[in-house]
Amino acid sequence: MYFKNLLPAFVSEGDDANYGSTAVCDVLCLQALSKRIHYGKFVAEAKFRDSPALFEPIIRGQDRETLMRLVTFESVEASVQRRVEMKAKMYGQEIDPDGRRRNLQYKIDPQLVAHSYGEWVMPLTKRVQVEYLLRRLD
Ligand SMILES: O=C(O)C(=O)C[C@]1(C(=O)O)C=C[C@@H](O)C=C1
Repeated sequence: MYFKNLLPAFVSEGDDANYGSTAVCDVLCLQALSKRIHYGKFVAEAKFRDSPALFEPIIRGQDRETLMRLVTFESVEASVQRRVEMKAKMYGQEIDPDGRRRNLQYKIDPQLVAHSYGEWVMPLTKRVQVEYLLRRLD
């Protein structure tokens, strides 16, 4: 997913020969993504503790589809995407030493960042939640 889908969307084609620092940045990105996605375990645990009676029969039935429905909140996902876009705009600006914006170009396309959350980061977070819940009563 990272090399096939995410990376090609964010980088321009070509070879700048910065293989070492590129590899370091890839590792940092992958670690950040992994941490974010695996926080799903804590979110899933909170959801379970909030309504154990609702989750227990579904977990016993190993019903992935219903679990996926229960961990999904579309309005929250929409607001996460809006927030991510705002943050990418704020942190992706080029500013001069006086704090003025240097140009209207962002370091990375904010909409693309928000889109990748909708397409990859949140779906994978939910997959982690479902996998966690399926084993919650073991
Ligand atoms: O906020 C939640 O309830 C979450 O489970 C987190 C999260 C996310 O990855 O940001 C995942 C699933 C929900 O549909 C909404 C948001």
